[in-house]
Amino acid sequence: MAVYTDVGEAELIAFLADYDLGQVLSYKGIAEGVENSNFLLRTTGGTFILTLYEKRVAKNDLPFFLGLMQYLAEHGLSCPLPVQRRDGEALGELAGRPGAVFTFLEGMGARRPTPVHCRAVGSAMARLHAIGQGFSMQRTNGLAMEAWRPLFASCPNRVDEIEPGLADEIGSELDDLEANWPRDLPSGVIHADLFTDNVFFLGGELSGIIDFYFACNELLAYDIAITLCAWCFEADGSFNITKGVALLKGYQAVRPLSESEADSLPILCRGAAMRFLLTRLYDWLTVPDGSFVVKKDPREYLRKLRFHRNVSRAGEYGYEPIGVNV
Ligand SMILES: Nc1ncnc2c1ncn2[C@@H]1O[C@H](COP(=O)(O)OP(=O)(O)O)[C@@H](O)[C@H]1O
Ligand SMILES: N[C@@H](CCOP(=O)(O)O)C(=O)O
Repeated sequence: MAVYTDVGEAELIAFLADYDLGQVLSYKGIAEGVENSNFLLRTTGGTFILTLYEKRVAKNDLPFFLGLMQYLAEHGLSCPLPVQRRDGEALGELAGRPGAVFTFLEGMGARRPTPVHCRAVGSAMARLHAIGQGFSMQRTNGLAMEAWRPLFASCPNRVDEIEPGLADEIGSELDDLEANWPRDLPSGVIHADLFTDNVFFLGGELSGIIDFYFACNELLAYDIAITLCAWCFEADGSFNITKGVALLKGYQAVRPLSESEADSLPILCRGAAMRFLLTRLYDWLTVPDGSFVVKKDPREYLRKLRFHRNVSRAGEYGYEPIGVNV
């Protein structure tokens, strides 16, 4: 349940007095989500999302996130648009937390993604990467490769409770990733959390992307690796190459991969699996049971990491150089 902060009716009405949204008709907390408190807000001006930023989102990063959504929406990528107050600002304070109002995006996440969904997300991600090249603000990736070892070190000393030998396995995987991580690939703004719950579909078409709160400047192909991990594995842990082909074709129809990006996909996928394994591991071992944060299973990403370790070339994900059968 992602409503950490309670909002009273009187303080909501006072907060909205600075906007041109009309009168409040109703508001209610949204159960989905992990990081922030979200409310579905209905006013005489329409339907909106009210987001209150909780502790894990740094206040200094909010102008980047809101500015990026505004920029992407203005350049034709469907995503929530921050609603401006009469003074032109989009960021305010409510119930002691930074808060903002967003346009409501119709649609919902694909519960069982098909190759058609995968192709659409590949193409939308490439559009995001292409449009993002013109966005002038910068944000360093707080969960980049250099952050993984300190994050692992901050996990309680109970990692082997998940599986005996896991701490050693992660340690040697980190040695390998640190020694071989690619550095000279094209970079730009990436979403960095393009999971199925953050991409909405309506009537079979992709209707938009939400949740830009991990967006940052990074290797573009790393976003592809995150997305291959999130969209192309089946519940039994197997990689579905038909979905991989579709996602990569969708991407390359907009932005073809360079040869070095394609060659780096296996290690980028190992890195992506490590990043989500570590954040899930940290939450698993530190967040008390029964708290508001939904704990996601780190073992899902351990299995994905082990899969990627045995991949030696991008063709095993369904990659084909552009021009061949596209
Ligand atoms: N602009 C929006 N339009 C429609 N629904 C939204 C919008 N923003 C958020 N939501 C809803 O709120 C949920 C949580 O949002 P999300 O940004 O993923 O939260 P968190 O950052 O806490 O993970 C989403 O799954 C979706 O149901
Ligand atoms: N996608 C991450 C967790 C972040 O959750 P979100 O609701 O902000 O997308 C994971 O699956 O580990």
